[in-house]
Amino acid sequence: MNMLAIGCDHGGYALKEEVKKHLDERGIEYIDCGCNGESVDYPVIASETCAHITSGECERGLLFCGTGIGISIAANKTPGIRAACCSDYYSAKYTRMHNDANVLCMGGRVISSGLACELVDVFLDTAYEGGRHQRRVDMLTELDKKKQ
Ligand SMILES: O=C(CO)[C@H](O)[C@H](O)[C@H](O)COP(=O)(O)O
Repeated sequence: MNMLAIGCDHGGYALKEEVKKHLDERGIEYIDCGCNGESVDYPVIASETCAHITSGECERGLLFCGTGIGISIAANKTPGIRAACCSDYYSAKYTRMHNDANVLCMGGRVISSGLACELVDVFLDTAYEGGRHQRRVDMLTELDKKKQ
């Protein structure tokens, strides 16, 4: 895994810090786009974090807010970002296999750090299947272009 971009609002800060320890243990490098626990607005953090992915500097991203939902909605406003809010193992695995998701979003007020680390692992370690899914991912890219 190449570099990751990670970010959170105050609702996801504690979970982000736990996941960072896990990434450190795995030797995975990341750019931390904040916050540092202070109250912030998740659209700002999502946009700044996703910019590191669309620039090519980072391969994928991890985002955290209270539910994971607000920050995933925000992340999906950036063209080229396919962000999935997950709280179960199957979804985190299949959003890689079928959607080629490049950002995993999780809720610090929803899931435990143990589960979050399992979701991170399967998200990082699962390959995109391509095949019939490529046509659909291409359609997502076209939708991005229509918005620009
Ligand atoms: O955007 C959210 C809901 O999907 C996040 O959970 C935010 O972290 C939450 O809205 C922040 O709420 P707070 O009352 O300002 O802590």
